[in-house]
Amino acid sequence: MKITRIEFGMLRVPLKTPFKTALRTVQQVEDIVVMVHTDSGNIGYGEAPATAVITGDTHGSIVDAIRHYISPRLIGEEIADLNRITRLIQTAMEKNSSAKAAVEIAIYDLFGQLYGAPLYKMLGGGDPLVTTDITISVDTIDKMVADSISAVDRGFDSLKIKVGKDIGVDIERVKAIYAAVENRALLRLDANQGWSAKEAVYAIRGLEDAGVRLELVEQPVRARDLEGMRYVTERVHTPIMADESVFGPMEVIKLIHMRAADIINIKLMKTGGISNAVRIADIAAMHQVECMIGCMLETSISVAAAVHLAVAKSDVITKVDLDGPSLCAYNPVEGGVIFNESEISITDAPGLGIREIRGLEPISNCNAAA
Ligand SMILES: C[C@H](N)C(=O)N[C@@H](CCC(=O)O)C(=O)O
Ligand SMILES: [Mg+2]
Repeated sequence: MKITRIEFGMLRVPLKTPFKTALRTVQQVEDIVVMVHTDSGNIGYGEAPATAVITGDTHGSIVDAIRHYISPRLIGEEIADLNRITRLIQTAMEKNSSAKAAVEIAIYDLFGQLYGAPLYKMLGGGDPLVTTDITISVDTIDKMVADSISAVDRGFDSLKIKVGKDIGVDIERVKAIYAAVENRALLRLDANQGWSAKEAVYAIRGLEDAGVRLELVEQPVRARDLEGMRYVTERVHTPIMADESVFGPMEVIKLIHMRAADIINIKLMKTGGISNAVRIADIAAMHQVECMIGCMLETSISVAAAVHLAVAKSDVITKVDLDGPSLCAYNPVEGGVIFNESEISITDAPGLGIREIRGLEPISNCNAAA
């Protein structure tokens, strides 16, 4: 099975409600879909969101990176040579992790199709079922409490509460949600870099002292402030998780050696796809550091790949934040992984199992460079 061409589309899916974090507010998913064609007629699917505030990637940069740097290296390559192809992708250029991720995901999809096995089996196997949390966007206290109760009523037993907007209100937000959901759900906080190190310690200790039990706090301080991450990690009982601070394996090694966080959030859009995500999971396992698998605003194309990885690496990926598809107003994908509120399950279909993507627009209709 040889790669013949790589095609793009733009996928726009409205969100059920606006997604609000300390970094941005988003109304709809707008992702680049990548289709890798082969001489056997098989197509591999991948997806990349333009999360410029986190990865630096835009629609234009994703399309340009694939069109001018990654794609020319891959035409004619044999899908069976997976490691060679992932090296070609990762060394095509610096950064551009979302573009690399979209192409790698499509290649791994084809690798599974080539051998007639679902991707998680190609990655080592596992129990094909995971449970995700759901994000509660940062908003007024009343709205966040109402959203939290609604999520718990729909069966989510883990809530990812977005904070990082205003330290005083953040503390009240979390106390109110904790009281409202009582023991029905675990609370994870994500400040998306919104606090200073001292503010983070003040907020987390304040919540601890008030008897609010938190499962973890994600990325309390600026991405580059590893000293700040260590400062917070050393001073609170609640586990601290690094998200925007770590993209690839080398950053994970540094973070672990610095003891700058207790947990690592692996996202395919930061790692540049599955090959580096596997490396990070292995490094973390060697150091007995737990991981979460996370996503950006992605649909069930790229999130499916994250689900397969989570299943295969469940020894170290113990927490799942793959709620992208649950936040979407509808699922544009036919086939693939099955998302049913908090429960995500994998069928026996080869690769990612995607049969069709509805509503793909030609790329010329987006702002991406032609
Ligand atoms: C969607 C997921 N639950 C999430 O919160 N992901 C990111 C933010 C993604 C974005 O801004 O698009 C995170 O910070 O963990
Ligand atoms: Mg985060």
